[in-house]
Formats: sequence, C-alpha cells, structure tokens
Amino acid sequence: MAVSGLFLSLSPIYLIAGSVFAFFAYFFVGSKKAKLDHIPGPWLAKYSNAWRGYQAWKLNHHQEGVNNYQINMIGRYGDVVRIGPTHVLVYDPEAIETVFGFRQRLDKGPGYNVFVIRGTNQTALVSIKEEETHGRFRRPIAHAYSLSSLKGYEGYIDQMIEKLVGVMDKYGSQGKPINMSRWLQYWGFDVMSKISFGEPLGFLDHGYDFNGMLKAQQEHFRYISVANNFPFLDTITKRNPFLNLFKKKPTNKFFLFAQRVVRERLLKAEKDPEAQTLVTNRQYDDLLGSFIASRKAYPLMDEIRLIHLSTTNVVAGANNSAKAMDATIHWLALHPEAQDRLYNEITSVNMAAMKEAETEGPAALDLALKMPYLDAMIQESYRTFGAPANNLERLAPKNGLRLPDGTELPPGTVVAMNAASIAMLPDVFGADARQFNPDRWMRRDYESAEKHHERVLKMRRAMLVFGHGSRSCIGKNIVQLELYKIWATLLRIYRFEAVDVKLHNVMVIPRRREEGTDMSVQI
Ligand code: HEM
Repeated sequence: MAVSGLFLSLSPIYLIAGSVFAFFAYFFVGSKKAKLDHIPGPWLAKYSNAWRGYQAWKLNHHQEGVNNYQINMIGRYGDVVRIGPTHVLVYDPEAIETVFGFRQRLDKGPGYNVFVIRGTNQTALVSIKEEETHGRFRRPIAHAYSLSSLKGYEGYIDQMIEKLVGVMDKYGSQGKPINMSRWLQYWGFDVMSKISFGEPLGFLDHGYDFNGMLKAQQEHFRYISVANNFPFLDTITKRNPFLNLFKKKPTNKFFLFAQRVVRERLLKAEKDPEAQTLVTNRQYDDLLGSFIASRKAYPLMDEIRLIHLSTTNVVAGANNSAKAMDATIHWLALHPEAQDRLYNEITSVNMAAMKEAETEGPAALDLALKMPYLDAMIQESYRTFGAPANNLERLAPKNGLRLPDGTELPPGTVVAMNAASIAMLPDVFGADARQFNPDRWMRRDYESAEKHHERVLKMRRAMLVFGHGSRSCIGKNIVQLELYKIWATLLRIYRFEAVDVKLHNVMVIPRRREEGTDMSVQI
C-alpha cells in the first residue's frame, strides 16, 4: 500500500496521538541534543524557550521597577542556570572575561536578531554576529565616539541644558510641580539627536511626545525584551516572510527620521563642495559628520549603514540614559540630605574653578569628573536602572567553553549574562544590593584606603552595564558626558522637593532664591 493510502486508512485518533507524540519528541530530542542536562534550571526551560519568554512578558507587562526574571532567580539554581534548551545564564562575575573578553572573541547569539529593523536587509552594529565582520564595521566609526572627540559635543549638550533650565525656571517661578522624569527623557532624546545629527528631535520645544516617537520606542523595547527571550515570536512576526510581503518598508519612526537626515546630509556633502570640505575637515562636530567623512577611506560606510548607526545612537543611547536619570531623580527627591551633600561638593569644586573663569554656565566635564559623590550617584543609577534588560548572548566555540567554576559547555551552547541581574548580586554589592545607595561606592569610616579600593574594584569588575570587550558600548563616553554635566548643573541651581506619591512630580526650587541672593536663575 502506498504511504498516502496507509495515512488515509488510519483512524483520526492515531493521527492525533502521533502528532502529539511527534510534538513532544521534537522538544525532548532537541533538549537531549544540547547536552546540557548537567546544568540546573527550571524544568520547562530544558525543553522550550517559552518558559523565559513568558517570564519576560509577565514581568514586563505587570510589574514596575527593577524586576526581571534573571534577578528573581539569583541564588535559586546556582551560578550557571539552564534557561532554555540550548541556553545557559551565568551569574558569576568571574566569567565576564571568559564570555566577553578579547582572548576568545566569541560570536554573538541568536537573541540579537530582534534588533534587526523590519524592512532592512542589514543589521545594526550591535546585532552583527561574527566578530570579524563586526571589526570591519566598528573600525571606521570608533574615533567619533572616543574621549578625544567628546569636546566637540559638549557645546551641544550645553545648549540643551540651557533649554531645560529655561523650562524648569518657568515651572519654578509659577510654583508649579514638574514631571522631571518626563522632561529628563525629552532632554536625553534631544541631546542624543543633536549629537548624532546636529538637530534635536524637538521634545524640549513641544513639551510632549508630539510625534508619538517615545511611545513607539517604549513599545519596541517591550517587544525586544520578550522576543530576545522567545525568538520564535520574532520568527512569526517581524521575520515572517509572509507578513513581510505586505510590509516591505521600515516603519520604525526613529529609522525614518534618521533616513531623512542622512539622505539630506549626504546630498549636501555630494553637491556642495564647501559642505564636503567641512565634512572632510571634521568641522561637523556631530557623529553623522564623522561617519560621512569616514566614507572616503571606508567605502563600506554606505547610506543604509549610516542610517542604522544613527538610529541606534538615538534609540539605544537615549533610552538607557533616560532610565538612569529617572532612577536618580526618584532617589534625589526622597533624599534632601543627599542633595545638600551634592550641592556642597559641586559648589566647592566650582568655586575653585571660578577663580580662573568668571562665568557660571553649565558645568564643564573636567570639573564634574572631580566630584566623588556625584560619580557614586551616577554609578548607582547605571547599576540599578541603566542596565539593559536583555541577555547579552555569546556562542560557545567549536571546542566548547569552560567557565571559571569548571562548568563545561558544549559547542554551540548559547551562553548569556544579564547586566541588570549581575548588578544585584549581594556577594558583590552588599546585602542592600537592591537599594539605590550611592554610599556603597564611597569609603566607609572604618575602611582603609586599600580595602575601599579593593571593594570598589570588585564592584566595577562586575558591572556589565555597558557590556565588556570588543562588543562593549561604543557610546559610553558620551553618556558619561551627558550625565555628569546635567547633574552637576541642575543640582547646583535647584533643590527638588517630592510632590506626589510616585515622586515623578517634583517642585524645583532655585537655591539662589532660597538664599536670597538672586530672584532669577542664571546660567
Ligand atoms: C546608559 C546608557 C547606555 C547603556 C547602559 C548602554 C549599554 C550598551 C550595551 C550593554 C551594549 C551591548 C553590549 C553587547 O551586546 O555585548 C551596547 C552597545 C552599543 N551601544 Fe550602548 N549603551 C548606552 C548608551 C549608548 C549611547 C549614548 C550610544 C551612542 C551614542 C550607544 C551606542 C551603542 C552602539 C552603537 C552599540 C553597539 C556596539 C558594537 O556592537 O560594537 N549606547 N550599549
């Protein structure tokens, strides 16, 4: 009998039973093939990524604050946990060098597919999987993000600080509370856009999410946090060839904005010889100007590459720093004594500097870097809220990977670490690791300088907030510039007083008015 005949003659009950068997066999065989049965973890995670996809979805949609399933599993299964059929999550900070270090240069895992923008056939720098390809694309742009290029962007940040101070002054003089979280988010996006393309997105001018970009990116990040854990979701939605027949063009609002600006600037650079000279002489002190200039030596920097880079700069850059600033204002509003301590630190450094300079504008980076308590507060904001929620995944190489604790991982295992959960380890950060407490970075009364140095070094080595190694965040210097400057300026001018329960609304009280030295704020 032909196979089709046999198939038709079977009773439906056998067909259903066979399908159910095949379904479970598929997951069972997949799980066994991964050879990870020696790694503990939740039972269901051995067979399907649906377990962690569900965890990410549940926490994302129903809870607020620093909360992800990776944090909730600290100490439950040990330092290496199986979180999917082929995935393990590592909590041991000693493993950071093994997984992300320059020695092995492991390729990235499949979770990064979620960063690919629908309708484009290229991936952003962050989601290039192979180390070698990544090196070719990072080389042409590295200089634009370096410490030596930072000075060129400082003026842009100052302009945006002045705008924000104008808004805060208005609220302050009317005696009205202001939602600082929201305004700091507007500021963060306008700053990143200004540094990226020389023009702000316009949130500070409009005072609300006038084009729906912020809402869209919030939804995008929610999607990423789930799809990064449950890649099947991405396969059936964003990368579904059938659905993509109908949606051929990118719809991401930031991508479309970047596309417009990049095209305009390229056209200008081609048509206008003077503009071309400006670009090649590096007089465009924004990231896009540097990227355009690099095209002469690196033809691979084509239009779509520039659009991707510019989109990532604004979306990834502004989003994480906005979260860090949100955590900070929340804490500051609850801790007036810390505001006074910061004010004293800032003014004493400023007073010393004012002997040389008469003006008192937005804080200069050189000065802001001389303030240890301010630095502690910023480190703490990265640690508690700035860290990305997604897992940073790498692939175990063809000879497998041995972790520092002796755990052997077969070739092809996806080995992940998660910055937000590593930052909550009590062994490293103390029993109060889940609290926002800048004092953990400061020297304690009973602590020798040597012990303090050792303790801080241990914490710094466990900070995976900006990643580590060849794939670490290229924009880290820029975020530092932004955060040191904004806080050193605002905390010198204002005091924040909590107004509502959630503490996002605060009163901003100009210190000079309190001191009776000046009725208006000068900047
Ligand atoms: C608090 C703010 C920020 C945080 C916490 C952060 C964090 C990270 C992390 C964890 C990675 C990836 C590491 C990995 O996949 O292993 C990354 C990569 C990247 N970040 Fe950031 N970032 C921030 C701000 C920025 C800014 C301001 C920019 C741009 C100006 C930026 C641009 C990038 C780019 C282009 C990559 C890809 C680098 C590569 O693959 O070579 N980030 N960032």
